[in-house]
Amino acid sequence: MPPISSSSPPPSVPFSSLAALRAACTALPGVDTSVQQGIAVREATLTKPAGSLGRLEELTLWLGGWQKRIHPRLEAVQVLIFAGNHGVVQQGVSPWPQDVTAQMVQNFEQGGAAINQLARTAQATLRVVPVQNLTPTADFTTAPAMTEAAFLEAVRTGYEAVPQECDLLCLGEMGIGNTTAAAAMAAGLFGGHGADWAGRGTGLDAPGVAHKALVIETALAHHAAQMLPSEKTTGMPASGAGGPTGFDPLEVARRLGGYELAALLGATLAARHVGIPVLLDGFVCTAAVAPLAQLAAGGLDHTRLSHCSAEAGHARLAEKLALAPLLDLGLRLGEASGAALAVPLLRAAVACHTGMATFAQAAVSGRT
Ligand SMILES: Cc1cc2ncn([C@H]3O[C@H](COP(=O)(O)O)[C@@H](O)[C@H]3O)c2cc1C
Ligand SMILES: O=C(O)c1cccnc1
Repeated sequence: MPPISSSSPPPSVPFSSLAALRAACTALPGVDTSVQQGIAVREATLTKPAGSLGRLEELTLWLGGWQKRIHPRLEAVQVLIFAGNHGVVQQGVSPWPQDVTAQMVQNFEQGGAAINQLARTAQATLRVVPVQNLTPTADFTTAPAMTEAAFLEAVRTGYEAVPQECDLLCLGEMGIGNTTAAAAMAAGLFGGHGADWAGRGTGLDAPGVAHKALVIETALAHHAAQMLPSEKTTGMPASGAGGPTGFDPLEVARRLGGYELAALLGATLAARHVGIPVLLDGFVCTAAVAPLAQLAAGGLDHTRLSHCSAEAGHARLAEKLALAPLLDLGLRLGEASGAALAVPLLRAAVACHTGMATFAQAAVSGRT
């Protein structure tokens, strides 16, 4: 079993209101372009035709640019799973009982889940964070999933769970019912109907998926008017927020998301502030962090999408966010499983960049 790491000292958290969180999401540090220039210069000297390592070369540039290291490294890789429960399960949107969330948290701690094996294989440390003590959110067909205070607290939990010293963060989640929350968020952020985003999750049959789509439609109808940006929710004029639907992305996350999804948003924001590259997992993880892309141009530039989930809607969501998945293995698990599986690919990219000989060192002739 991979070691369960202890928590690191939290960074100072700059948000105590939705407006303060919004400000933190919109003032984001950029990538270190001078480091990237240095990496590109070395890449061009290595004993291979220019560009022949394809996306591995881009991954090296990405890792080094955010790590601010001309020699990117992957010594400390952290898998971070947030767990939460969802009031909307009372609508019959998952074939599994809510108790499975807590039971799986125990399983993670005992080393018995898929992610324990995948994290060990990836030589990564695993930490699991139950959010809000696994208290369920409100059923979002009739009420906001979270109060403003509880939403901000969950974001803060995620923010503070990110270690200051870390070369790569792999994010994932556990929460029965959370593919419904993710699909509702996707619809709230990018438009379309419940049927466009609802998938089988943990194994719904076709009538089950149709019911899930209707539940999402009910939620969208219930919250639509209040998700429009206002001075109160955004702290700025109505024109200043919102994606294609015009809804305020943070209100979408608060009303239609969940505690572990809010924590994923907070963790991704903290990683940006500290300068840690992030591997996103599947549909749920991607939907959870999507508000960052709508709040700031390039808000997800420090992330890469590890894989394309088999969950209906993930490919579409990835396309909306212009995220190109690294793997496509038909996974539909969550738990950061895809993120952990992509770590060896990043290790390979770094090994080539740092270990290869230059043309001069190897006495290999250059192009004629
Ligand atoms: C035993 C078990 C282990 C899991 N590990 C991740 N998930 C995944 O399935 C859940 C979402 O699917 P839905 O929305 O259909 O409930 C999340 O907990 C997710 O991480 C699991 C689900 C189960 C049952
Ligand atoms: O892609 C995901 O995130 C996913 C898919 C199915 C079940 N849980 C999570």
